[in-house]
Amino acid sequence: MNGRVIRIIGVPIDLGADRRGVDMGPSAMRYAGLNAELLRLGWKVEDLGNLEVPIPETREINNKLLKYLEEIAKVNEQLHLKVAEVIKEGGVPLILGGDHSLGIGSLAGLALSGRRFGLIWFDTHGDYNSSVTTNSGNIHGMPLAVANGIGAKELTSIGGEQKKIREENTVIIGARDMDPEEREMLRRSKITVFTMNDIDQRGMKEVVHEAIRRASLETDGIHVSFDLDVIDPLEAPGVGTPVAGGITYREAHLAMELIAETGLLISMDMVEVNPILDYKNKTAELAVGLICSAFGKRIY
Ligand SMILES: NC(=[NH2+])NCCC[C@H](N)C(=O)O
Ligand SMILES: [Mn+2]
Ligand SMILES: [Mn+2]
Repeated sequence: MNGRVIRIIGVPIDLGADRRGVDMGPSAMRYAGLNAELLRLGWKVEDLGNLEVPIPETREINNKLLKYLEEIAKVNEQLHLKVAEVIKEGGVPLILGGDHSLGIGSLAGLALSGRRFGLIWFDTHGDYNSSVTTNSGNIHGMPLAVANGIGAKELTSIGGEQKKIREENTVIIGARDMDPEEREMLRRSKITVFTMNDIDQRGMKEVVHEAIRRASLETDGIHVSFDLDVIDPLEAPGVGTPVAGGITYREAHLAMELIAETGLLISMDMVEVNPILDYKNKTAELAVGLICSAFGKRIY
């Protein structure tokens, strides 16, 4: 039992991605029993509902290199205020996506709350593009760069002009698909990238231990941003940008369990579940299982 409260914030956004469907992610995870499972683990749970997000059919693309910039900025403005408020009240924000562009708001909110936090970003992708390096113009390929002060002012200024993350405390796990210039940008940063090759060679346990060590250096908590496409598409088919060769179901749970053991998790994003592309809600059910492992569920 623990007395803390998880506050769920749904962000049904798909404006940052190329295909529709991830906007249904929050519903799919709720339908898979998220709230009840967390209650069973002894958490207090308060579902704050969904943020209001426009749908692409009612909007125009004004800038092909930054699609739906204004709308995405607006949603993340709202999100960052909510996240900061939850943390200041002593709660744990659990942000359900939606596409990964919501990472802009969750990281800006954490920064605004004044907490010094490390970041572990589970993703196939680097999400470190800007309008200069992107091939798609999709903003869900940009949130980590934005949080590090790189990108459109409308996005980097949310929650103030300063960088929202510290590179030394930021770790990507599971990378296997990066755009060439994005990779160069990441190489030039002090962000740690553990690719699938690192996981193959060193094992998930060692990789996560090292990630936790880096994310907790002179910080007082860890934020996990989990993009479901990091998992192998055989086990997580319901994602918009599937790439073969991902982490397994067991590796993903192990990672969440190791993070839970630290007691340092202060907030979490679970993003990129696409029920339209899923098989009988399998990916959302997996997402709920992983959230539970991150919040303390044990086999025995
Ligand atoms: N959050 C994600 N699924 N991002 C995928 C990004 C893919 C590609 N690198 C792009 O910038 O378009
Ligand atoms: Mn991502
Ligand atoms: Mn991804």
